[in-house]
Amino acid sequence: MLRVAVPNKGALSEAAMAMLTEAGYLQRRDRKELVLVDEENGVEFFYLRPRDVAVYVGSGILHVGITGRDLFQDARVETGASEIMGLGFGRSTFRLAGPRGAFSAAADLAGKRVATSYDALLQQWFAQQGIPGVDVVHLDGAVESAVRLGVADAIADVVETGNTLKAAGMETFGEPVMVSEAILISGKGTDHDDAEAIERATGRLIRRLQGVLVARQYVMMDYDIRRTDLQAAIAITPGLESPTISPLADEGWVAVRSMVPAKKTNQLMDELYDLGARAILVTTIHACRV
Ligand SMILES: Nc1ncnc2c1ncn2[C@@H]1O[C@H](COP(=O)(O)OP(=O)(O)OP(=O)(O)O)[C@@H](O)[C@H]1O
Ligand SMILES: O=P(O)(O)OC[C@H]1O[C@H](OP(=O)(O)OP(=O)(O)O)[C@H](O)[C@@H]1O
Ligand SMILES: [Mg+2]
Repeated sequence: MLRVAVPNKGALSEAAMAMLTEAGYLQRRDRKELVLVDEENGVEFFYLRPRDVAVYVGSGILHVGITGRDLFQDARVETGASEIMGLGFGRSTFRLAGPRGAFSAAADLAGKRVATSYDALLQQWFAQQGIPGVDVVHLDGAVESAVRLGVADAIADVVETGNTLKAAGMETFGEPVMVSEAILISGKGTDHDDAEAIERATGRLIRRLQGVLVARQYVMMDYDIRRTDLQAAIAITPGLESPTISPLADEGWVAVRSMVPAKKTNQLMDELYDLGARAILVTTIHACRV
């Protein structure tokens, strides 16, 4: 059976389970369940702390897992596991912050104390940036209080809306240390007898998740257009591969069907309308395999 790690709590947990459910897998109903076996799909789900997912997958105990890109960087298990794909949720940035007006660039932190829950990630980054003598102070959470309470001069933390920082009287400075989202990670693979079955199940999971991403990000657009304007219309809606063109009873016209980014729906309809397209219909994609 394919063994999959899923965040059991925190910012990624609900969205990870929702995505797996949308991909046709069984998920736990009760927050107390630690393991769930989906017999039909041949997958076993293990509910673990998001921070620990990289440890289980990196050591080969579990085959694949969902975690945050920032958490994965921080876990230092690059040797055992790698990122397969971004999952489009749990988006955040990891940023430096300090009291308003105190710092303007990362280089200002040379020789200063910086509190964070992501020390490995931050230490690596300061080394890469060539900023010397930064004292990285590890805290488990509520990092925003570190400066006010005097344990650090600045902090580095996850920023989503920025509300937490603002409430603490802090502001970000410098470029983001990293941009994060939930990711799927996979181990090196095993030499066991069932290696082929595991690989097949992993491939299936990846295709299903890609299908969910596409179904969430794209809509199906149908419209009629004069044959003479077809090429211009295709340029507006090129589709993922190539749009479907069907003949109409009126030989001067054709019907076009194409997948388009959901976010651009109205802009594309306006452009098509201006070009002379009519009967423009948009439908959501329930599921897909690309
Ligand atoms: N608003 C947010 N707050 C915290 N983490 C977020 C947010 N948005 C996205 N994330 C992502 O979620 C992951 C952190 O998950 P989680 O909050 O469960 O960890 P944690 O803060 O270490 O745990 P906990 O708060 O339960 O001690 C990271 O990958 C982070 O980038
Ligand atoms: O930019 P925002 O939208 O305000 O979100 C970011 C905040 O949320 C997280 O804290 P969490 O609630 O997980 O507490 P923690 O610091 O104890 O982990 C994170 O550590 C930031 O503090
Ligand atoms: Mg948290």
